Amino acid sequence: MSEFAPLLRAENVVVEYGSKRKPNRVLHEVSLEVGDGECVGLVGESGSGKSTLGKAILGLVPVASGKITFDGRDITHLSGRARRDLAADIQVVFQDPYGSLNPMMTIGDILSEPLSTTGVSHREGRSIVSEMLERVSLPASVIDRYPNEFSGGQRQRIAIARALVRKPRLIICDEPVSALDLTTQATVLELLIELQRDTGVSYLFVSHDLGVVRSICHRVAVMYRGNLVEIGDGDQVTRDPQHAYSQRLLAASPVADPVLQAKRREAWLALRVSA
Ligand SMILES: Nc1ncnc2c1ncn2[C@@H]1O[C@H](COP(=O)(O)OP(=O)(O)OP(=O)(O)O)[C@@H](O)[C@H]1O
Repeated sequence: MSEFAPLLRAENVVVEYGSKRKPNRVLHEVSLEVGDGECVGLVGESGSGKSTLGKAILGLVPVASGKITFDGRDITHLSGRARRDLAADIQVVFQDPYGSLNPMMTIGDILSEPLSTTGVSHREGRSIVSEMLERVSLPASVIDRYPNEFSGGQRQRIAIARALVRKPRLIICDEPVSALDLTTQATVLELLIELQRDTGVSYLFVSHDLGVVRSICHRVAVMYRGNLVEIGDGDQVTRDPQHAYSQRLLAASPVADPVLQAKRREAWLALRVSA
């Protein structure tokens, strides 16, 4: 039994790309739950369907069959206004901190954009934006600057702040640290853990790196060729020999490299010391 109350539930979700006449099924009846306040890792080799499941939850790809519920409400086929309203509860942080922020907009405008449909006043909006910047440890003075003035790690903090402004209950993190160096990865992961501790937000954390996922998630789900093949806590999936897919992923992952592992541990330790 999970210690978390159910929040998101995907049941037998099927997604097909291609045409009606020639469909290419990439998710085969995938079922997964994310509890309220839980972090669930979604790992698997490239092309296994991780991002597609995230997109199906966000309504970015149509679900051919199956059901997705959020807090008991069926959100499988929401569109238009109802889908936009759901953005208050479900947000996303993408992998690419360079491509995901509009280079023509100031940080203040980027962060207040999600509030534009909510009816909050300009003044309230600015105050929420400052609060979120503080949460991700960026000074309020960044408000008038542009994305190209920031490093990859800082941009990812800005993307996280943007995801937070509407105080969502679930954030889909799609490879949020893959484009960052090891030390920056560690600081961004630490931030995500801290935010979860402070706000109780849930994460579906998509990654190909089982080492990263194991270090921050309560449970890990493993995908293989469009199927969800294993699920368990980090220790179970990486140590229990019955979890053969996870063992294989771990062996193929950079975290199996002892030099990289040592570097990662060093980065984490340095962070803990400096905190
Ligand atoms: N827009 C699309 N049109 C057609 N096929 C797609 C599309 N997006 C993804 N696919 C295919 O769907 C399958 C699953 O892709 P998906 O991006 O979900 O995998 P992934 O596990 O997230 O991979 P990666 O780790 O490389 O991002 C792959 O075979 C991919 O080629």
